[in-house]
Amino acid sequence: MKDNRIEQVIGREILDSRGNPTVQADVILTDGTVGRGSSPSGASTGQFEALELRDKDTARYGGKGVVHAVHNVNTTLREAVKGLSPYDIFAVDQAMLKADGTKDKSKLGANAILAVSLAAADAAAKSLGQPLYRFIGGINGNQLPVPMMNILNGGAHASNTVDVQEFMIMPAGATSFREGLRWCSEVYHSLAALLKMHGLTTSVGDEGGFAPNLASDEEAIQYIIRAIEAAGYRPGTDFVLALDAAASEWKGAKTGEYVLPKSGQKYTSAELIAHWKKLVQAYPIYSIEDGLDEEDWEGWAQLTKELGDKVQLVGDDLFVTNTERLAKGISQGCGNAILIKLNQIGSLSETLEAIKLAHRNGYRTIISHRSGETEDSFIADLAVAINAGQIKSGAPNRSERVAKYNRLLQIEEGLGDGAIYPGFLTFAQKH
Ligand SMILES: O=C(O)[C@@H](CO)OP(=O)(O)O
Ligand SMILES: [Mg+2]
Repeated sequence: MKDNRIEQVIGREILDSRGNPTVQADVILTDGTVGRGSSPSGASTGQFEALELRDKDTARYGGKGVVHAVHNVNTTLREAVKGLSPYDIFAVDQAMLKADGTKDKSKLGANAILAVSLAAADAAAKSLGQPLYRFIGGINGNQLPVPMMNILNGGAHASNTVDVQEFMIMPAGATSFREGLRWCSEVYHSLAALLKMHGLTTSVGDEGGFAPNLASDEEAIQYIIRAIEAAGYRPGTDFVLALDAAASEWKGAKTGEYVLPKSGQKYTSAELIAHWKKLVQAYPIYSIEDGLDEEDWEGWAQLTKELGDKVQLVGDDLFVTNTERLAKGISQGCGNAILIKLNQIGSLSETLEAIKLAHRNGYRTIISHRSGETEDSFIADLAVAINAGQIKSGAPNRSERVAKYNRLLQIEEGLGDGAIYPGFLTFAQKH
């Protein structure tokens, strides 16, 4: 490896896709290479995520959390990583974790640390003249992810009447990423036409999915199935569906009674499991994310027992890209897949550890954006580098989402005949 060192680190405040400030960092190497990394931010954040210094963190920083995070990049973190090799991201991250010293990154901020971690990886790849996915994954990273494209929004991401946060389509029957992406876009447009025809709004939520006022999650699913058919595709063959309930957002979950904030409907954990079971029997649903609360471990074990051999059960708020929580879930039989979000844990190397643990235990991985995003396309490269198999990056009508899809098109072209598209994801398949 070249003798190249981190010479300078520059932090700055930029805007995310919701118009809120976030952190961007540049890492400059002794050979002059500049790498860049940005931190996204969630709305339905899990209680156990690493702590970001955001502006909503008013109690501690008088509404200026991001200013402090940027300051930390330009002082403590800069000093911590200066002189280190950018090719050893684990060492770079360790130096920052040591400088922070807390378990949840609350001193320096997970957003500050992540931006530097991603910028260092970007600089390392560029200085070697390699694409980012190649630097992270070596020659083994060659699988394009199946998009899990969010086309209808509810929950905390939209101000409509729908309680389930995300309704997604997956082009599992396509033969390449490029083809799958085109299919998804066609269905997205076909859904717009269908909603209009029924006098429903086509205004959108945070991730670009439509946010009509509908009576139930079932009605949303029915519209999507009709949109798939109207676009000329077969539900269940060309497309499967995925839901993100984001049930940790539903209050009362901690006391054993889920109360859906918009409809006011109430479920016990067992009733909610029965509800998901009913939907899975009636519709081609391949995947359910956060179907239960982040603390409802017993419910998760039961849900997995009842549905785990048929459906992908994804822990997002449950696992928060955290190896300790994932290990607990594995030992208790909770879920069979993990949503991977870099900023939930706050560094690239810890994210890679969570992915490794998942794959070693036959858990599937879905690389995910946040509802507040930037134009950075790091997650596209990460998805290919680690052969994740699936990616969640929102609807095809907002540039911060499309940036990831477009990057995947470039990667697919770059890989040429070496590119693999996992296609139909039969559930029995293990890593
Ligand atoms: O819950 C989720 O999976 C994400 C991304 O879709 O949303 P947020 O970034 O608001 O947590
Ligand atoms: Mg989620």
